[in-house]
Amino acid sequence: MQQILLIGFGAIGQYVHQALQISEHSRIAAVLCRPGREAAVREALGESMVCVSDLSKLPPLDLAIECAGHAGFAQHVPALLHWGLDVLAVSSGALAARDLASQVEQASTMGQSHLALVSGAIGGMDALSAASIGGLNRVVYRGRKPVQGWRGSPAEKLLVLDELSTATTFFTGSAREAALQYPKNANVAATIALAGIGFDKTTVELIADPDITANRHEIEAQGVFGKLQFSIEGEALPGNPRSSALTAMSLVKAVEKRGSSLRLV
Ligand SMILES: NC(=O)C1=CN([C@@H]2O[C@H](COP(=O)(O)OP(=O)(O)OC[C@H]3O[C@@H](n4cnc5c(N)ncnc54)[C@H](O)[C@@H]3O)[C@@H](O)[C@H]2O)C=CC1
Ligand SMILES: O=C([O-])CC(=O)C(=O)O
Repeated sequence: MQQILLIGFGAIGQYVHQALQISEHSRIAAVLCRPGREAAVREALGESMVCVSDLSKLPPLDLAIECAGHAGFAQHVPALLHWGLDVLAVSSGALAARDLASQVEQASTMGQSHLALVSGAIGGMDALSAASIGGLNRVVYRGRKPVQGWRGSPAEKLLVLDELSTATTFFTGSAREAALQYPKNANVAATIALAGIGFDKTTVELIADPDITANRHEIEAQGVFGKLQFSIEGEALPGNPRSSALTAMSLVKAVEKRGSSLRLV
């Protein structure tokens, strides 16, 4: 049985915990939460669950799953990698910070461990990363969400979200700028950048659209391989209008793949 640490118990963490309850080869053995949240998480999961805010109190583990946002990623992922634990992560945009990216690289070398980023709310990363081998000259990502998906982000300073009557592009820039400025909304931009031509060459447009109810992600890429267009309309998780449910599903699938003798790569 694979013993798993869940970092963060929000909308994604709760889905992953629920989905893995029926797994025959993986179980959540511990939850790492913010200080002061231990009792609430234990109440939700039962007294037998290890709920801690401190890495020193963890039981033996085989894998960590990060779904705690950029701050949670920065706080725990390098330490866990250094400790020798493999990590599956969703907060890919945290790697737009150059110092954190190099800390992660050093920690995984020291710990002989690996960080794997799941495809999350987007798809097509297999094709895009294969295409990067031949050379890509253009990658554009458009992230379109309903108004409620941008609440609590800097979009609120650029737009009057409640009065928006048509789809409005409020950000155009690089994937690095997008990931750093919109940490809860532009992890997809970072994942695309890491699969394709990098944080600085990937162009990102972020759009608030009062006429849609799901999160829409579009990619256009061009290179030696030919042309690629990908689009997805992802329903949000009930607990968080910003996060597409597919993100949590991609974590569960990645856990399943580790236990499988046949893998699609
Ligand atoms: N790669 C992708 O396609 C996507 C990635 N994401 C990433 O997933 C993250 C989580 O998403 P949701 O679960 O919807 O958010 P959420 O806000 O519902 O849950 C985040 C949880 O992490 C906890 N947390 C925060 N800091 C922590 C720390 N230092 N240590 C432990 N726990 C901590 C919070 O208390 C909260 O329970 C997002 O912030 C984003 O970074 C989200 C959607 C798509
Ligand atoms: O879940 C989504 O649709 C995308 C998202 O929040 C992100 O890229 O951070």
